[in-house]
Amino acid sequence: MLRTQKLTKRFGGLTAVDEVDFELEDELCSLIGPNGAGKTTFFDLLTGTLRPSSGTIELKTERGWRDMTEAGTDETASLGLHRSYQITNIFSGSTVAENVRIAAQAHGNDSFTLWRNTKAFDGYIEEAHSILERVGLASEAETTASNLSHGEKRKLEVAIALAGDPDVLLLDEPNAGVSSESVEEIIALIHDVADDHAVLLVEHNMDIVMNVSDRIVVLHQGAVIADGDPETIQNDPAVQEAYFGSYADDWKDASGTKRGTEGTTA
Ligand SMILES: Nc1ncnc2c1ncn2[C@@H]1O[C@H](COP(=O)(O)OP(=O)(O)OP(=O)(O)O)[C@@H](O)[C@H]1O
Repeated sequence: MLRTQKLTKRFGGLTAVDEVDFELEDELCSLIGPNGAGKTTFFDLLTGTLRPSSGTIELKTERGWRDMTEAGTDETASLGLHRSYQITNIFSGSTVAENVRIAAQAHGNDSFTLWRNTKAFDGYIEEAHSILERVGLASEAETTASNLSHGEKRKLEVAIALAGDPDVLLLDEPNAGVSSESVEEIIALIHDVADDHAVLLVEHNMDIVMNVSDRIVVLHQGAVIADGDPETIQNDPAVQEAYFGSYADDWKDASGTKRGTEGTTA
């Protein structure tokens, strides 16, 4: 679905992403690594928010692999790659339903002509409501977005990404700021969207990562140091070493050594 070859991003003398070869199949893959490992920079490169220093990014379309190394954010979105943002991307003064309707409308390229076409407009409203149903926000459709809880805002961000009808969904910390009571709901939501999308997830909560992932890729100092199923990754000495120091205890929690604590982060 999506692949990178020798993808590299340098900020001055610092190599934030270092020759990363990565391929996302039709699966749920998590990208993990200690703080500063390069996860956000990698996401920014994939979505066209940042331009790579070198290397390539390709997305599989109906017509085969398409080079999108130089593509900007609008182009990557129109090609089918959508991202839910860690920093909220919501129109806070609009209702929940309006936020999703606007995203669906933007995807349908009808932003300026709709006033002439009420039928199309109704279609986008219907689509917005069915997406809200899917993410568990139907009852909040007419709520002003600024009044949502953190957990509900994360769901709305996923709903906005879904409104772009993506093939590949990049989920950027969908659990950020969410209370521990809502973690199960976020896990259910991630499982649900992964049913019909390829998903790349960046998430600090290791309980979530271990629960939802088909595959985990570990970045350390910009480079991939491990790639495998959750069990393989948990037992990988290089991964334990990378986390050693700042996050060793959290990593042990996620590995089950001290199971029972909630909201494990890494
Ligand atoms: N715009 C920038 N200019 C200079 N350095 C940057 C810039 N953005 C990121 N970096 C550096 O690149 C490295 C990778 O940062 P990045 O934010 O991608 O890591 P991360 O894995 O997402 O970390 P975290 O888990 O803390 O979000 C860090 O050393 C960071 O300080």
